[in-house]
Amino acid sequence: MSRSLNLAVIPGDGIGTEVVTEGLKVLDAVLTGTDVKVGSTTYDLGARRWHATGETLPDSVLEELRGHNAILLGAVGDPDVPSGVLERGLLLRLRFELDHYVNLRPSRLFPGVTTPLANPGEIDFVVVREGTEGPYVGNGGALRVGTPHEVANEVSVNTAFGVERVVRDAFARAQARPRRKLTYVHKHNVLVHAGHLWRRTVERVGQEFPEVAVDYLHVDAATIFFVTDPGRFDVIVTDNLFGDILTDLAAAITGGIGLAASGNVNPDRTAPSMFEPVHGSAPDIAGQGVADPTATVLSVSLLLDHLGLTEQAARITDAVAADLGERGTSTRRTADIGDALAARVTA
Ligand SMILES: NC(=O)c1ccc[n+]([C@@H]2O[C@H](COP(=O)([O-])OP(=O)(O)OC[C@H]3O[C@@H](n4cnc5c(N)ncnc54)[C@H](O)[C@@H]3O)[C@@H](O)[C@H]2O)c1
Ligand SMILES: CC(C)[C@H](C(=O)O)[C@@H](O)C(=O)O
Ligand SMILES: [Mg+2]
Repeated sequence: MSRSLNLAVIPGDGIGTEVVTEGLKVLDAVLTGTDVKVGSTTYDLGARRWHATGETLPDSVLEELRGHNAILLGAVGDPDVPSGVLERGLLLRLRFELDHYVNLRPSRLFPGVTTPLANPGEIDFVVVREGTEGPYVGNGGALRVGTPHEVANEVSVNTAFGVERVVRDAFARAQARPRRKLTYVHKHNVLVHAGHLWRRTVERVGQEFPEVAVDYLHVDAATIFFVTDPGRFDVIVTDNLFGDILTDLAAAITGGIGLAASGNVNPDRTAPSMFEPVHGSAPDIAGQGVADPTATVLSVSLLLDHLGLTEQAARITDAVAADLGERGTSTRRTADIGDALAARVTA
């Protein structure tokens, strides 16, 4: 039976447009010859639109996005737009409005990839980062701004509902993996309100998953083990901000930010999920054609997997593994990597 996919594409800013072009190339290639047809609509959102119209994410566009099977996003953020305008008004608004409560960030050290770690061992874990709560919700404010007596608050919001649903998702993912291990990361020795809610929730939900071994790390200690013993991790569940920080570190130990993929997943499928590289718009290299599109290509693989196209998703991951294995120290341009991956998935 033939199937059509209706994708929304938001290239965004900086290298976002460059890497998304390559991601779509590989998507087209992997679906060539199958009975899956892809239609995509590209949305002009980001710095250009903000400069032209003052808009970040009009309600009408948000409603249109809801009608798609999935969203592919490049990156947002621009040095000429005040920090936070696009990040909050576009990217986070999408994650919140579309209820992307599971921010899925897998990390794997592919054979042949250079890592800064002396003894990396085998690295293959996934961070389940909470995506709709924590200090990201915008529950803050400032008084006496710019004076010596300024007060600035950014309150972390953790709800029983929000913590339970992401913890349950992480347990289910751990249960489905061979090692069946879940590490939850927080800072409950200091953040006693949020931390204890997370701890109690993990203990309670864990009773439904007796085969999953659970351990806990304070977030500061977790950073040590990311460097000294990353092989100990299988599934990690943590809050929005800790997850943000840990996943850049995870990228760094597995070959760099240019390889790190993510999915902003709505597991209940009440709205489309959104797939994007972990990295940002990289203004320092934008326009030079040197950004690594691999993170975006791997995000396309996560997208296909989410839509049930597991064979095509695996074909992309295998192509990336093979490509990375042969890359060595060669420095290829963005489009060359995209072309090489497209050729591999077509074969
Ligand atoms: N999901 C997103 O859209 C997202 C994520 C992170 C940052 N941002 C935004 O992006 C802008 C820049 O942020 P930043 O500099 O902190 O983070 P960044 O991820 O854009 O860049 C950090 C460093 O990594 C390098 N890098 C990033 N992606 C790369 C790739 N694919 N290939 C090779 N090198 C790559 C950059 O050149 C830079 O040196 C800011 O506006 C920030 O808010 C957006
Ligand atoms: C740009 C920013 C809002 C975003 C985040 O903090 O989630 C980014 O750092 C990421 O990791 O996707
Ligand atoms: Mg980040």
